[in-house]
Amino acid sequence: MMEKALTIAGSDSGGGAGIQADLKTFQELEVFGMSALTAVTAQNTLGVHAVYPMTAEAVIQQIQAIGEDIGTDAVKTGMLFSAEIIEVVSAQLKKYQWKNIVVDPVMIAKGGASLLQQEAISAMKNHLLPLAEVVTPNIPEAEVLTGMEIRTTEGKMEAAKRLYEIGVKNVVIKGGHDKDELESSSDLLFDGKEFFTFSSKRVDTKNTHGTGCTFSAVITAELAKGSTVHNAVVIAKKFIQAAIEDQIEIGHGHGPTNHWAYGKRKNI
Ligand SMILES: Nc1ncnc2c1ncn2[C@@H]1O[C@H](COP(=O)(O)OP(=O)(O)O)[C@@H](O)[C@H]1O
Ligand SMILES: Cc1ncc(COP(=O)(O)O)c(N)n1
Repeated sequence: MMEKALTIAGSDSGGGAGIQADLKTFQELEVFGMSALTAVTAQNTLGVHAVYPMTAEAVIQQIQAIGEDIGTDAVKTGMLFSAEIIEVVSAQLKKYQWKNIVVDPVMIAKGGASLLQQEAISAMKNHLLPLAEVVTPNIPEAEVLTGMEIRTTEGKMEAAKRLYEIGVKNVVIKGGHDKDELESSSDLLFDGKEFFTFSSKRVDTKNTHGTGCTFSAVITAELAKGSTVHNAVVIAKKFIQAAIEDQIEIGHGHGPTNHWAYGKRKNI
């Protein structure tokens, strides 16, 4: 049987993040990838040069095309851009009662461009997060969603609890932005009962464009294959570590990660 995963996200013309990172990751993990585009960005390793959101109707039509024919074993959301898109996506997810929903609450691109309008934050909290099996904020995103500053491990734990209380079953706070962690990069999982820390060696590189998208796409693909959330995060951490370590030189700015690296290591 072929497992399937759907990504509802924005297009990164540069190929390192967004829909492109998600589909490459699904393919690497042998899951059949499908997409519903929420926005087209003109983007490269130097930054986001323009954003063209899709109409809500176009987003609904894409999801329905999949729902009425193919179905899916897991869904990931990435860049959703507006409250209106969040609301229609949430309604479609409810309608098809899809399981294994992974929400990557994408807000700001690494170069600073906004990928989510300010007024969409409450729509995300009220409509989308309660449907999620997993949410994967980075530290700045967790701060926006919880309204608290995160400076310490205790802070991360408190933020994870607050996100759990919104109705997400599993919270992963990613540590890529942790300025105090110079040697390692640690992600914290809270499943409502226990905390788990996933740590790896921090790689000194500027090529981290699309790390968050790729990480949550791995979780989505592994959930589609029937993995537990814990095991899915274990594999996501290995996949992203390999993708950051085995660098490829693409573009003149913050380059993408290497989506082949995990598969190549596994076969050695
Ligand atoms: N320099 C790095 N070295 C190793 N792992 C990293 C590095 N930067 C980010 N990661 C990992 O990549 C994933 C994405 O992290 P993060 O950068 O926080 O997300 P985002 O891309 O959403 O901002 C996490 O698993 C994090 O630990
Ligand atoms: C279309 C799109 N979606 C998401 C991101 C965030 O990327 P990152 O994974 O580096 O936070 C991006 N830059 N562009």
